[in-house]
Formats: sequence, C-alpha cells, structure tokens
Amino acid sequence: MRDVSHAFGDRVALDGVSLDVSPGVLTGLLGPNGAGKTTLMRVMLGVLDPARGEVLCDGRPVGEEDRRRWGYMPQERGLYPGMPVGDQVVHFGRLHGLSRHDATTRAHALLEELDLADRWGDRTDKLSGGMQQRLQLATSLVHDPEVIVLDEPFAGLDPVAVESLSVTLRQRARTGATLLFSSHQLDLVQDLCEQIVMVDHGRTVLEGEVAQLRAASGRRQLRLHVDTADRAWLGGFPAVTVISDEADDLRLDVPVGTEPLDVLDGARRAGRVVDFGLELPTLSQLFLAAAAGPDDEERTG
Ligand SMILES: Nc1ncnc2c1ncn2[C@@H]1O[C@H](COP(=O)(O)OP(=O)(O)OP(=O)(O)O)[C@@H](O)[C@H]1O
Repeated sequence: MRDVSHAFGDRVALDGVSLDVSPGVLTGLLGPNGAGKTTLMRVMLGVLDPARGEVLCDGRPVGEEDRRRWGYMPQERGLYPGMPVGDQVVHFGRLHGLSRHDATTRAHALLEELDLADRWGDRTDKLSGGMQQRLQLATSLVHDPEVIVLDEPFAGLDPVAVESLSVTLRQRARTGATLLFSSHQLDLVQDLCEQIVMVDHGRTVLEGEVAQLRAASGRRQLRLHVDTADRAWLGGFPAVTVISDEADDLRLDVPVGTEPLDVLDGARRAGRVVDFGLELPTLSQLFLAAAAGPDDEERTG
C-alpha cells in the first residue's frame, strides 16, 4: 500500500499509510482498538475506496483479477447460522468458482486440518464461538488463496486454538502464501509474526522484523526475584529504571551503557537472588515507546 488515506466524515481512519507484505513471511498488522487496521484491510480488499493512495500487487495497481486469488476473513463473522458446517465451506468454495467436487474435497481437508471434521453435519449455530471462528477461517481458505488477509483471527480463541491457528498460518506462509493478519493483542502474537506493521491513529509507527526490532531497541529488561524488600541498592545504578516491582518479580529497564551483570551483582549484595532473566522488550512496550514519540513521553508509562 502506498500513502493510503481514508476518512469517515471528519474522522481520519488512515493518514498516509504505506506498507509492504511479502510472500512466505507471516506479517502482523498490529495496533490498539481504533488504530485503523480494519479500515486498512477493507481498502486493501477493495471494499472501501481510499481518498488518497493506492494498493499495488506485484508492483502494479491491484485489480479484480488479482483479488479473486485472495482470501479474506472479516472481523465480524459472516456465516449462515442454520447451514451445516460442511455445506458452509462447500458453498463458499462454489462462490469462489470451484466445482462441487473440488469444493467438497477441499472442505473435507480443511475441516480435518482445523479440527472440525467431526462437526461436518452440525448446524453452524451449534458450534462454540471459537469453533465458528475456525469455520470462518475454513471458508476464507477454501479456494487456496495466494494472498490471505485475516482480521483479528486470534480474538476469542483459547491458548490451544491460538497455537493450532498459528501452525496453520505458518504452514501457509511456508508454502509461499502472502499472509497478513491483524491483532490488537500485541504480546499474544509476538512469537508468531516474523514481520510487523504497527499502526496508531491511522499512521505507521513501527515496521520491520520482530526479532530485529526487539533487539535493536537498545532496551533490555532484567527480571529479578530477590529475597529482600530493600531497594536501596538500586541507587548504585542511576540509569536503571524500575518497570514494575511486584512480590517476586522486579523488572528493571537496563539501558545500553549499563552492564546487566553488574546490576545482578548489586542485587546479590542486597539479598539472595532466587531467579533472574534478561529479556528483550515486548511488542507492547515497543509500541508504547513508538506511539508516544518525543513530545509525549508520559504515555510510555
Ligand atoms: N463505518 C465507519 N463509519 C465511521 N467511522 C468508522 C467506520 N469504520 C471505522 N471508523 C472509525 O475509523 C477509525 C479506525 O477504525 P478501525 O475499525 O479501522 O480500527 P481497528 O484498528 O480495526 O480497531 P479494532 O482493533 O477495535 O478492531 C476509528 O476511529 C473508527 O471509529
């Protein structure tokens, strides 16, 4: 997407967003509620016309022919409540132009993969919320799309379902699909995305490879469980700030220039260190730092 802007009346939802999504890489579109993620996906899918900017596919303006090979899972579910599960997937396959035979074969394979095979004949509204979400995913994958766009696919899933969906998406990316999904649960998807685009107030605030962004932030956290309530020893490390201090978990921000092992030694002089670890900042911490900007330091908390 190049420099895309869109407004609903006076409300600016997208304010000059540019982003790239590459095949074979799982890309997360991240940001808080109202950041503009759904609007961005709708523009990408051609549901909304942007006021400015353009959507490109392989370097040229995207057309209806390209979008036929795309799959979209909207945030608001669009399933027929009374239709049996298997028929639902076959129906969407037919809408995408598959023959009945091919749609049925694909539906069986997908429902097997998404652990819904035994619900083939059940009415859709008899499934749990998380199962309906997996069914919705099946309907958006039935035509084996080259480009897969998923709006909040992880919302409302339990940890087992999150893991299983992660495996499905990773596997699609590995076999060459172009995969973009949105989430407002930054830390939930931290280990899943390889590439991220973070948006806030309709603008891109951070973009790149997750591992690189976390490592390059120059921020490290020392997590300590010290057997003492005394914190006077921290006075010896003026550059170190306390992120949180709970019963058995003291988290310190250790900036470049301060050696984390020196801080650990300081803690050991004050009390017995029961547990410790050196961690990189989480995606939500990177987001808070990026969204705050230089004039808005207090939002970093
Ligand atoms: N149909 C609409 N009419 C008016 N305003 C809208 C409409 N759709 C979205 N907006 C506004 O555009 C902004 C971006 O909304 P959008 O749904 O794109 O955010 P989002 O990042 O997907 O949020 P969430 O994580 O809550 O789904 C918000 O301020 C929202 O109120």
